[in-house]
Amino acid sequence: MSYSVKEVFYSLQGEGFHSGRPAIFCRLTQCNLWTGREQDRAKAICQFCDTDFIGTDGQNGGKFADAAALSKHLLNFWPDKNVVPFVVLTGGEPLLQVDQALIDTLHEFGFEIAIETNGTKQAPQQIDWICVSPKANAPLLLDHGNELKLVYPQAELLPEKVADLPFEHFYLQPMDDADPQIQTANIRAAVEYCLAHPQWQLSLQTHKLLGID
Ligand SMILES: C[S@@+](CC[C@H](N)C(=O)[O-])C[C@H]1O[C@@H](n2cnc3c(N)ncnc32)[C@H](O)[C@@H]1O
Ligand SMILES: Nc1nc2[nH]cc(C(=O)O)c2c(=O)[nH]1
Ligand code: SF4
Ligand SMILES: [Mg+2]
Repeated sequence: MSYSVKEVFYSLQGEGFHSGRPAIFCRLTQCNLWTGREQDRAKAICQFCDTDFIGTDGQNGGKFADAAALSKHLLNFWPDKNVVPFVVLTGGEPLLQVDQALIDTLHEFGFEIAIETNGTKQAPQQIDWICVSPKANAPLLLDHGNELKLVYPQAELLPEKVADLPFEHFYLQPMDDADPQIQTANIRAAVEYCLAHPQWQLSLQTHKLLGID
């Protein structure tokens, strides 16, 4: 199968458990919870998305004929042959495209693989690190993994609803908002919730604070 990729870049994982870790980001095109068009945002299931995932026109993006072609492309961005390359599959919703062939081939190329998913699709086997970020009013089919990262607040998805799922780590990530007052309120609310419910840790989008990709 072929893979449509919006962009590929080398940066530090900005969020969650692996914050600060160098990684190659592979942003796959398309999502099942929003078209990605601004005019459709208000009627989308997921309305707070901060990402452009349409098309293949981003930095180092493109269409790749098979898993080997994409794996080879990704490996070009890793700077040190003596360190295991770490790739974060994201999107859009990566599980619309990521299949067993891609996971197996990335492993053959030596990658450690992480994924950022909305949890509405089952994942192939052997992904090394699964981060699920559930969305209100979307079915949660992939309800286990390494980290659960809830964007907060979502009025219709309280942390209590997902707190007992089998994940190793639980993060609240303040919802980024263009309005600085709302942004500040979201950060405060997330901090307060973590303090009152210490099962949860705060995840800040540190790449935005640093001004990097
Ligand atoms: C753009 S999504 C792509 C992966 C997948 N579709 C998902 O939702 O998990 C990457 C991460 O950014 C988070 N995110 C998206 N918009 C956000 C926002 N406005 N504020 C904070 N986190 C956001 C998502 O919840 C997810 O954890
Ligand atoms: N640096 C950096 N870290 C990230 N972690 C998750 C991201 C995403 O968009 O999925 C992301 C991203 O876009 N940039
Ligand atoms: S599910 Fe993920 S990629 Fe899709 S619209 Fe929501 S945050 Fe964006
Ligand atoms: Mg992002």
